[in-house]
Parts: sequence; structure tokens; C-alpha cells
Amino acid sequence: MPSSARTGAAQAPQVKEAEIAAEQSLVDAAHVRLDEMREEAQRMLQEGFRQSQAGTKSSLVDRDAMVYQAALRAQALNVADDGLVFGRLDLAPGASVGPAGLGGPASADPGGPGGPAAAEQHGPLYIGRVGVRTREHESLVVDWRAPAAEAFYRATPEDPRGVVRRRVLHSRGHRVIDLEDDLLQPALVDGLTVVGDGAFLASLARTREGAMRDIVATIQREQDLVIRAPADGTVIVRGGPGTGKTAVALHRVAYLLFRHRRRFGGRGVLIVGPNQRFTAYIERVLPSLGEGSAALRSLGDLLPGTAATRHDSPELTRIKGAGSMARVLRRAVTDHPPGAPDLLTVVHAGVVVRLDRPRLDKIRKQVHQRVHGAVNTGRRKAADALLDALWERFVEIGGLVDAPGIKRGEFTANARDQLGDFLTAWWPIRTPDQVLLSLADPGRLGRAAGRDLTPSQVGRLAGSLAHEDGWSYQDVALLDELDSLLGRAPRPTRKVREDDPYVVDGVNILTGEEVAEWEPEFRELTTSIERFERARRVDDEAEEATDYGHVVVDEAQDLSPMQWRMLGRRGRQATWTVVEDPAQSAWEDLEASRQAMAAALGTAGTRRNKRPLHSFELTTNYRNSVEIAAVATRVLAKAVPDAVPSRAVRTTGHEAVVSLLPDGTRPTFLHAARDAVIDLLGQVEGTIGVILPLGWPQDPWDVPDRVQLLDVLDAKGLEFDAAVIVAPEEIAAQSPMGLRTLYVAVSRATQRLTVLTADPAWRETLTT
Ligand SMILES: Nc1ncnc2c1ncn2[C@@H]1O[C@H](COP(=O)(O)OP(=O)(O)OP(=O)(O)O)[C@@H](O)[C@H]1O
Repeated sequence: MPSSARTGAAQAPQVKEAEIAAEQSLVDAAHVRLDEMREEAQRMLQEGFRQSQAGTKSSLVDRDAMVYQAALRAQALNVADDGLVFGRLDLAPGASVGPAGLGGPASADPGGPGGPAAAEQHGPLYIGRVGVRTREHESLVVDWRAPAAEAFYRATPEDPRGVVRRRVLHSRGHRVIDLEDDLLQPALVDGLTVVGDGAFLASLARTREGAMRDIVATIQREQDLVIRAPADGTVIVRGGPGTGKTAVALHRVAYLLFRHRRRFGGRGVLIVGPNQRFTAYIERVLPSLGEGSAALRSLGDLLPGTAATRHDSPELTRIKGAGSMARVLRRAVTDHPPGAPDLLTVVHAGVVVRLDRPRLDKIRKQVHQRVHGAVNTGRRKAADALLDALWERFVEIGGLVDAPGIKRGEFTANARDQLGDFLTAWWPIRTPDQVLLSLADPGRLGRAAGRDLTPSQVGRLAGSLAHEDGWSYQDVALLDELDSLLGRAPRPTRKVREDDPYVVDGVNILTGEEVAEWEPEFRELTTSIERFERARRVDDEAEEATDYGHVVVDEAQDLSPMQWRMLGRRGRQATWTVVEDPAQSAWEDLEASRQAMAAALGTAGTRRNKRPLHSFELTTNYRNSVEIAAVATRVLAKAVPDAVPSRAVRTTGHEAVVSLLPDGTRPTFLHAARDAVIDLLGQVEGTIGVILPLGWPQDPWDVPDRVQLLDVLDAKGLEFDAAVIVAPEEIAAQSPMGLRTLYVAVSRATQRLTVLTADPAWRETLTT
């Protein structure tokens, strides 16, 4: 909570117990009502489905509206049971709450349970994960996202917003176990008991179980400003490690979906994190807030059917991530495909007409100019262009004289019949993988490279495409670019025109499909429940939405220009929330990345079409202990000398351990790391991360599951109770951004940090 008068530590234990018991009865009542509301929502759902069976004329519309609302409601009520009610506000006599200190506007959420409190509040206001109303529709608990709850996060002694006492209820399951009060207007405290023992700080010190939790009960004022920032344009959030950027971005999604369900629920919200470990780490947060509909993806699995399995070396990352790769790939797509024939021959009325490679290349170029972005469906245009060129050639070589009386229509029909096999080889339907792998041929890549890659870069890139196994994170952005250049493979047309000239003997020579047996497989999605269902099926590749209403980008400082292009394609009309810490950036050319980001976000345009930009800075580090933050600050001073470190708030009394090893060999490091882990297993109850330089073997150790071995790029955004950093000297030297990467590594731990180095100078740097 924001700074405020905190009193009452000297209260007798019975006073607190009595207060807890009083709050417990409200919490119990809220749970009873929540269960009833869940049952009501289920009943509504069933009723909607029953009506859909009824077969009356209006049943589809009725079913649609009813089931859609009920499904939304059931989903929203499915919040974590832990801490259903977590806050209470006691107001000054006559005061009311809302964004401007008065009663807030009605909730914009059509199906949202509970909604905001009435404009005039009598008695205390309870804040919870979801709004709960009595059977008589009186507000029992206000949803934390409703305007009336804003004061809970924003009131300060300087600006109390009518609040006298703010109380945080800490629960385990349905049971209230602790209370913590803040007094905002001590002069008005009349009759209110004040208890508290710094439970917020205690909550920060809790053991980490390996998955991120929501922070809904303890959102801080500076964080709340971001969460409730305007829904238009772009919100950019910057802050050091552990300042809650990820937590805030996720709570903002829950807020936007609650307040603007129609706008964002329909088009969908996409959340993108750096890697799969990270998405697994944060995946429980939104469901615990009753939001299951946002799509959560890592940069490695944004393209359906593709999954990155590795990081590239810094050098290859630089080559593949540069924006100029977009031009290289465009040339690759328009180049003569591998195995495409060099000569087209047709015979008509005894006249042989040939198109040779230079002529064919010219036609290919012209067709590409016309089918930009839809190469795979451009075969019909390619066929038309070839037929035109054949006719021109026929005329040119005197065909009309050799075979007098020939009409163009006859010629074309005959030539078309001879085109089939040539066409499929000359204008093949290709996948992004095929095109990218074709660039393992240095000659082909060299042609595509133009002046965008140096000969040595061509060698490096072709070599890596030829030899590396599986796709890297940067490869996925290249594949996605190719996907957008190639477009979809042609789909069967729903109605086959019998006179389609490209249907020859029941086969469409453009697609190779047998026309006679075509059954249109897809149908229109007509009802909003079907759209709702589709939005929920985020794993369904075929149905995946590609243009979202809102896009959240986490760890944005690391994105290459090619990755920004990939994201930009998913949010052409979107509003955005971008969170980043430039001091943690692994991407070297920050300026190029900034420009690519502005293009993706639509903030780069002229003044007229520029979208609004709201920037925020978070300044308090809630993750690291003061002792660990001190080490991180020393690394930061080396990495980004003019950066201002964030402020840690919690001391543990445990200084970081920096051990100097006798030699710098890997066996020595790994041996020492194992010893450190054994020590730490006895010191912390939760997770331990062993963070290695890039490219070190990560063979599993015989240790409990709560110990994770990972390389430094996979550690992005994660946190552990204890961390062991192996060979900071190597992490720092691995790339020009190595110091910033090391800053990421040393800022992962909440309680204990052990650093193992063989370099006395590094020991000095980290300890003084
Ligand atoms: N208001 C809060 N109340 C309780 N815990 C909080 C609060 N804000 C942040 N935290 C906790 O602090 C930790 C760090 O938060 P988070 O991971 O969102 O930080 P970050 O800024 O994204 O860090 P990084 O830049 O290292 O990725 C998390 O455990 C989060 O739950």
C-alpha cells in the first residue's frame, strides 16, 4: 500500500482476533453467495442450451444471448478461492468513493458480477477478486477493477479520497488469517480499531513455489496507475527488475477485459513473453483472476505449428534479427524456386512455342508484383500471365502465319491443357520452412541477400540453416515473415463454377484437387457463443485469431526488429501494453529496435495518425532483498553507468555470497555450483535457480524438482528464492550486451544469492 500512518502494533492479541472473527463472518457470507451465483450461472447456461434444442424460430437468437452471457459470467466467477475478499475501506461520514472521490460510473462490463458499489456507500466497502451481491442486489463485495475500488489502491494520507482506514485481509483458502490496517485520516478514526504488523512486507518474503501469483490484494499506487491507464493507444511501462512490470501487465489485462469486455473480449487479447519457461511461469495469474480467455504465447510459438527449441549465438541473433532480413526474405520468395523448370514448351497446330528462363523470370517478377502477400494463392495469376506470354510469343514467331485462322481462345484453351505439371513445379505452393531451409544453399542466399548481408554473414547464416537442429527464437520471426509473404495455401472454393477454365477433366490444375468431390468443409460462425468458444480454444491452430484487440509485450527490450514485425502483424488495429527494462536488454541495436517497435505499435506515423502514448515508470523493487539488490546495483553501474537503480524494500540479513574458485574450468564451476545448491536446499524452502552462461550443458542433476538449471536467456523474467550464478565473467563476455545479461541473472533471487567466479576482479566488483 502507499505510505500511510501504520499504527496498532501494540494492540492486544484478543483485539486482533476479534477483528479477524468479525471479518470472517463477512467472508463466509461472500463465499455462500459466490457459490449461489456460480450455480445460477450454470443454470443459465443449461437453460440457454435447452432453448437451443427447442427449435422455435427465435431460439437461435435467444440461445445466443443467453448462453453467451452465462458463459462469460460462469468464467468470471471462476476465480481462485484464496482471498476472495481481500480489502476493506472505511469511509469518513458522508464520503463516497470512485475515481474522482465521488461515486464511480456504472461498470462498463455487461456480464460482470457485482459491479461497482453504489454511489453513496454506507458502512464499510469490501473489495474482492470478483463482485458479489446479495439476493436483493445489494453490493457485498466490490470487484477490484470497479471504479469504486480504485481508492483502495490509490488513497494516501495526502489524498485520502474519503478513506479513513484501509484494511488488507490475508486469507488461506476461505479462512482469514491476518489483518493489516493503514490509517489515512487519523483524526477521523473514531470507533475504529487499528491492527497490523507489516503483512505486506511479509507477503513479499513468502516462499516462491515456481509459478507467479496474482498481487491483487497488494497492488501499489504506482502500479495501479498503469493497470487502470486509458484503454486507447499504447501504454509503455519501464522499471528495473522486480518492480512488478509483469504482474502489472497481467492485472491490466484482467482490468481491460472487465471494463471493456465487448471491445477486447471479442477481438481477443494476446500476451507475449520471451520464452516458454516464462509463459509457463505466469500462466496461472489470469485464471486466478477469473480470466481464461487471453492467449498466452512466447516469441517461440507465435506461429502455429512451430516451436523454438533454442537461442542463437549473439552473432547469429544479430544477423537474423535485423530488419533488413525482411528484404532478404522477400527476394527469397520471389526467386526462382528450387527445382523449378527453366523452359516451358507448348505445341499448337504444329507450331512449337517456347518460353525460356529469361522470359520466364520476367513473367515471375511481374506476377510477384501483383500477388504481394499472397504468393501461394497467386498461381492463377501466374497461369494467366504465362498464357498471355505464350500467345504473344506465338504471334511473335509467326504462328498466325504458319497456322492461319487460329483464334486466341482456341490457342489458350489448348495451351492451358498442357500447363498443369509445369505450373505446379514452376509456381509451387510452399511452406515458410521450405523457403527458409532453401537458404541453406549459399548461392541462393547470396542472391537473396543483395547488399543487405556481407559475404561472411551469408556464409554464417547459410551454414547455420544447414547444420543446426530445430528452430531458434529468431528463426520463428523469419518463418512468420515468410508466412505473411507466402499467404495461405489456396483453399477449395465453396462453389465450383462448372465453366472454370482451370478445371480440366474434373481436376483443378491450380490446386490439384478433384473438383467433383469437393465438399465445403467450413461454415460461417454465426453466433456469439460460437465466437466465444473459438476465443477460448486458443490451442486450436486452425482457428487462431491473428489480429488481436490488445497486445501485451513483456521483456520488450529484447525484441529484434524482425520480432517486432511479427508482433505488429498480430495487432494492426490493436492497443498495446509494452513493458520493458532497457538496462536488461540483450539486443544490441536499440535504435533499430525502437524504430521497429514504433512501426509495429503505430506510433511512428505522422502526427495525424499517431496513436496516443502513455508512459509509466515503476521504481520499487519487490523481488530482491536489499542485500541482493546491492549486488545487482553494482552490475548495473558497470552495464549502464547512468541508470538509476530501483529501490528494494525488504532486508533479510543475508548478504550475497561471492565465491572465488581456484580455476575457471567448467568442472570446477559445476562442482562448486552443486555444493552451493546443497547448502541452499537447507536454507530456502522454495525454488533454486542455477543460472549458466549460454551454451553450457544443462544435463539434469540428481536434485529435487525445486532446483532448476537454465541458461541466462531462459532466466528472463523468472524469479527464484535462491539463485546460483555461474561464471559471471563468461556471461559478461559472451556478447556486447553481456553485462546487461548478467544484470538479469543477478536480479532473479528473492532471498539468497550465490555467485561463483574464478576472476578476482569480478569478485571485487560484485562485493564492493
Ligand atoms: N504490489 C505487489 N504486491 C506483492 N508482490 C508484488 C507486488 N508487485 C510485484 N510483486 C512481486 O514482485 C515480484 C516481481 O514482479 P515481476 O516479475 O512482475 O517484476 P518485473 O518488473 O517484471 O521483473 P523483471 O524485469 O525482472 O522481469 C513478483 O513475485 C511479484 O509477484
